[in-house]
Amino acid sequence: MTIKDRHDIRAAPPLVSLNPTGDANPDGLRLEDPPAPERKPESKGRIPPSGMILELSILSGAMIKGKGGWPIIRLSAAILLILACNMVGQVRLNVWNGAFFDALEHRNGPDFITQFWNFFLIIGVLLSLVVAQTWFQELLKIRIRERMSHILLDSWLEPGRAYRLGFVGEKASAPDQRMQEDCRLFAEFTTELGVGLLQSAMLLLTFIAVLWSLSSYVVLKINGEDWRIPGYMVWVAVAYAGIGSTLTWLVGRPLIRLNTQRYSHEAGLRFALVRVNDNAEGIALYKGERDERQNLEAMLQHVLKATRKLSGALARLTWITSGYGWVAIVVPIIAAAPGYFSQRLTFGELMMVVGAFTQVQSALRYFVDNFPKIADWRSAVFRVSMFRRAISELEQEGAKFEQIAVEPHPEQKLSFENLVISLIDGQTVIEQATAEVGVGERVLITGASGSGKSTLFRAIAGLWPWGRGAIRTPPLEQQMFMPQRPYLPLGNLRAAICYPGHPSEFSDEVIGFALQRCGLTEFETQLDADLLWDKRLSLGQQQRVAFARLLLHKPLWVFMDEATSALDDEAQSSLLSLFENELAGTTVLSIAHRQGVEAFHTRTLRLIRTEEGTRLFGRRSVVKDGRRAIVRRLLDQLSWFGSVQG
Ligand SMILES: Nc1ncnc2c1ncn2[C@@H]1O[C@H](COP(=O)(O)OP(=O)(O)OP(=O)(O)O)[C@@H](O)[C@H]1O
Repeated sequence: MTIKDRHDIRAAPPLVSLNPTGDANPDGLRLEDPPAPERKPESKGRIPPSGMILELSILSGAMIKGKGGWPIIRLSAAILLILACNMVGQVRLNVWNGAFFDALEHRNGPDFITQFWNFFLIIGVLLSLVVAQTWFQELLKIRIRERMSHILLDSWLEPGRAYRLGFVGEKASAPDQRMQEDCRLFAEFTTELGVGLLQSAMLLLTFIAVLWSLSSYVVLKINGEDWRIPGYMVWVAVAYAGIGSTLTWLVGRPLIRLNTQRYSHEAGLRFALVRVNDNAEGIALYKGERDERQNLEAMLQHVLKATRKLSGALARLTWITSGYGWVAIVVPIIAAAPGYFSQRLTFGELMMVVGAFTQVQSALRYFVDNFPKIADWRSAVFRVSMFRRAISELEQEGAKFEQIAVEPHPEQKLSFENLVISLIDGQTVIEQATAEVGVGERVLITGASGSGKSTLFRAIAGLWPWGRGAIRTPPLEQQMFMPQRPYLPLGNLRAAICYPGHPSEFSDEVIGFALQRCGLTEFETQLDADLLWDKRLSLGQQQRVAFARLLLHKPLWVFMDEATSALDDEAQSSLLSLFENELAGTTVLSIAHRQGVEAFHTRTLRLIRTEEGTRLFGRRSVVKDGRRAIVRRLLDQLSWFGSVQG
């Protein structure tokens, strides 16, 4: 279908004004101020343990739901099987311990040789199991990260949501960090800690029985009497692990809060660095490097202060974790020594007791060993789940307050019906707007700076929900929005010009024509160059790219917000004349301040501040030449002035 074909199918543009009075609010009614939305207090940066379990179950449920969850379930099952086989191997190794040291104690050469070969057989099997476990564990980390990233990306990039999340505050800040670093940490720590916990639980169940039965050989002599305490060595292990865990909790508790603080400061620093880089030109022109250096220094100091506090807390915790490990070497020997010295335990059996104690105690020590990691993991879970929560709260908040209804227009036109636009805090920006734009019209919206033109533009696009009334729009696939600074995706110029379509959809010939028509001929040979085009092209050239896109996509409705602000008069006229030639019949709604723009429009709507707030006023103004335009505008202004005064 050619440009002409697409535009011929539409009806001739009806030049209609809003209503007979030209006033957007014929009844003279003033709508009540919308209620100020309730603001939730900012999060204090902590989730209680019960909340943590809930968050984790929600995240886990989301991860294993549907087809995408199967690889995670399969890998988890494989790891579980390997762990079970590993337990059997560990028990076998413990039994070998007894036989080997007994052979040594009895100086039994042939038995020693047999046990020597048995050892290699057992560790051969155990080694293979550990390698397989490591491999599956790494795969599981990748799968969890992939799944979690997909979940967050999908909900973040729902139409308009990433933009609106910018209003939520701290909870949804630094989405880059949440979807990159926090997702990675979440995947890695969840896998490592989860598998570790499972392994510890299995070790505990397996060796507690072994240790319990071996405990019957340990007889204590108290006041000359023999005392046999059932499961004596198990109780020693439990008591020892209990002391270690309590001390670890007391000393290491601040780590959770300190980790969260550190991540938050790191994110702030990274965001500030990226911002400085993005605005390097503006900063250089203002010679603002010294100021920026000071700001960055302050942020760096926050990071370093938080890291220093964290290092101190970690060092204090090392007293407990390392000391606990060293003392654990002698605790089982000392505890079981009475059995050995009373000759109820052989040396081999003593070694079996030590081995089983070490396993039980290391299983119970899971918490001590992993405390810093658990603190890190909690921070990552906290940040990921906060982000998910912020997204769902955005929807719920939206449902609580009256919103602008953006609905399809039954006749595929554009209309504002008793539209009131507010800020998120309830302050009204546009008090009243009622207007209709018919197919084929070219309507200009003007108004003083800050009167709400761009906010209206966002509301039409469905990005600005705060307010009430209705905006009825033509079909989404017929619309194209052109902000002042067009978005240029990463990649080559071809992709930037074809955006949001794929380059394969357009022939070189069509792209070449669009470039020539929009004054970008010099770039025809660089279509496939992979550069940072938003830095390489001037703003005026970027605006030309946005017009070239129009020639490729031929939308039936075009919405422009200062889309020609960086162009010279000649270029602006040449590009706006597209709507009278190649794109004739396209309906245009544009916001502009620039001289000369009005001549390309068939009607003007004005946002005017009145005593009752900013309102939208409309007049039909078909302007053919400069002189008529000036006369018309003077007359228009006089009559509006009169109506406002009246
Ligand atoms: N994200 C935001 N948060 C809070 N207030 C906002 C936000 N965006 C706009 N506003 C406020 O809404 C009002 C209207 O802003 P808007 O950008 O729509 O004005 P405008 O008419 O397009 O101005 P200009 O002609 O200068 O571009 C202003 O008072 C502005 O401060």
